[in-house]
Amino acid sequence: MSNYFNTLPLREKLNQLGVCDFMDSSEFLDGVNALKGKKLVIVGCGAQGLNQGLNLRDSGLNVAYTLRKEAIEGKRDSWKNATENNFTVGTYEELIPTADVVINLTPDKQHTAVVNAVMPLMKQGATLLYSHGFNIVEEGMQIRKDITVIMVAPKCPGSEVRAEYVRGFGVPTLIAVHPENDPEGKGLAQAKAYCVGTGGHRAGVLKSSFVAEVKSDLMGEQTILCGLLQTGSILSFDKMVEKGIDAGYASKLVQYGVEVITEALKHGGVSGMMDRLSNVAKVKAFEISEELKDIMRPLFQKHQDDIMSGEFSRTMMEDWAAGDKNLLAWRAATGETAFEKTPAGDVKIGEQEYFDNYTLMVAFVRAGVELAFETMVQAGIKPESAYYESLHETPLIANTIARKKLFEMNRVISDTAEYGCYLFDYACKPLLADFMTKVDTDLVGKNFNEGKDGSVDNRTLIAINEVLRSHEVEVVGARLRKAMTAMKSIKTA
Ligand SMILES: NC(=O)C1=CN([C@@H]2O[C@H](COP(=O)(O)OP(=O)(O)OC[C@H]3O[C@@H](n4cnc5c(N)ncnc54)[C@H](OP(=O)(O)O)[C@@H]3O)[C@@H](O)[C@H]2O)C=CC1
Ligand SMILES: CC(=O)[C@](C)(O)C(=O)O
Ligand SMILES: [Mg+2]
Ligand SMILES: [Mg+2]
Repeated sequence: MSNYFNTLPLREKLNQLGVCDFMDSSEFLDGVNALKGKKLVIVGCGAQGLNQGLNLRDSGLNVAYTLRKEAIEGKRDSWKNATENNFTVGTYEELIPTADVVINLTPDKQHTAVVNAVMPLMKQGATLLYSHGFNIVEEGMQIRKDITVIMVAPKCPGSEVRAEYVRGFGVPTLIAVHPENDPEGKGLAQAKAYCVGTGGHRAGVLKSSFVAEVKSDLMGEQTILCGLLQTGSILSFDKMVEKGIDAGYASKLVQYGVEVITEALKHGGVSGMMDRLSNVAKVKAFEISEELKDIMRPLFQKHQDDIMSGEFSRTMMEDWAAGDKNLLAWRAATGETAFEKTPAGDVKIGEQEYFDNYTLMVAFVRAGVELAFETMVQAGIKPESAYYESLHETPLIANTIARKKLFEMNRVISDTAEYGCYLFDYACKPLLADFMTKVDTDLVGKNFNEGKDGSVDNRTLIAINEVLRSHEVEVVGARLRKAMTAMKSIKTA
């Protein structure tokens, strides 16, 4: 097998990267009917598997789980997840032959082995569904030609796929039909029905391609969504402790601050988030985020370039072959950071205080969202896809950090995302070393407005507001958020 994307002529590469049609809600009026009464069998019951299955069942669909024999016999977590939620669980031999749709929600590193195990058991004309296109695009997996291959990719961590559904909303989702495998022309109808089943149609759906999803998803998760939130959290905590801020306070500010700050991002975009600062703090946050953009731009571009060329996938698959040596070492090292090891203090922090005392994170988020969006669009990803993959998903990842710090984020996201997160974090921290020497507690840990009379130059403020509001991520975001009529606020810390 070889990287499918790299086999395409440039014209076709650009064509598939550019597939991105925002789907009007009227395209989902048929609901789940295309899958009603069909047998949906999910392989794997982990972050996406369990949560998608719960939503699908609540949407009236027939869902069962098939797990590895050792997972059933060993009563592994996946077996517990499925049985404790009263799902039918069976082996591949028991459930795959009668399945109408087989949903592969196992780790990307296992996809080739899993598909090779289940494909021979799949009945003629069945459908194989992915939630990430890595196996098809980066590994070039070839699927039996009678099988329909589709993708329904939530732009969100598994836990929040369920949380948003339960709130009566959903998460933005990319759907796609693999052009090499749509023999009966039923792929799109099934992908739409599955998307309704997970609740994605309430948040926004893009008709995408396997290529566009992979090349944007890998970029979003490595940079703004996981990598930069990890780097920013660790650097912020270490700076506060270095400057004598109480470690418990610092831990709480970082753990919950990113959730509070990005909740403003979710509802009002970068401008809405920046508007939560005082004018004098906004000017400062703008200035330092401009500096952060200049420092990190080459790293964001390197990540996107390595994703486009297949170099990222090659290095990650080398680690797979080495038994996840780097992934496990980086995971252990992250767990040993002072931030991860310091419990949040029993201290009250008001919602506005998270903005006033954490200007640095506001600057990190603006810089990261804009850089990720700009870099994806420059690489051929359409703005709507780049928006979901940069701005909208950031608060959903932040919700996991608020739950149980970076441990929870790295547990819930895919191993692929976790590997990319560490790759970015280990490159970004040294890049920011000089910048961080200039950071003091006014930017992180103390109220930025303390001792300032709050005056700003009007023309400077007007110019800054214009720059923020005219960025394409804001223009596209305003339009896409208008369609999110069911979006809910979360109860923040
Ligand atoms: N995590 C996320 O939030 C997102 C993930 N995705 C995609 O969803 C897919 C699933 O990822 P995710 O939910 O994170 O995966 P998890 O690691 O959370 O769960 C993997 C599941 O697969 C099972 N499994 C592991 N190895 C094998 C194997 N060799 N054969 C059969 N089953 C196996 C595990 O069970 P056990 O080990 O007990 O057998 C577990 O139930 C991936 O393609 C990922 O890219 C897409 C969007 C977001
Ligand atoms: C949660 C999600 O969308 C990620 C980060 O892409 C993943 O976990 O792979
Ligand atoms: Mg993703
Ligand atoms: Mg991913």
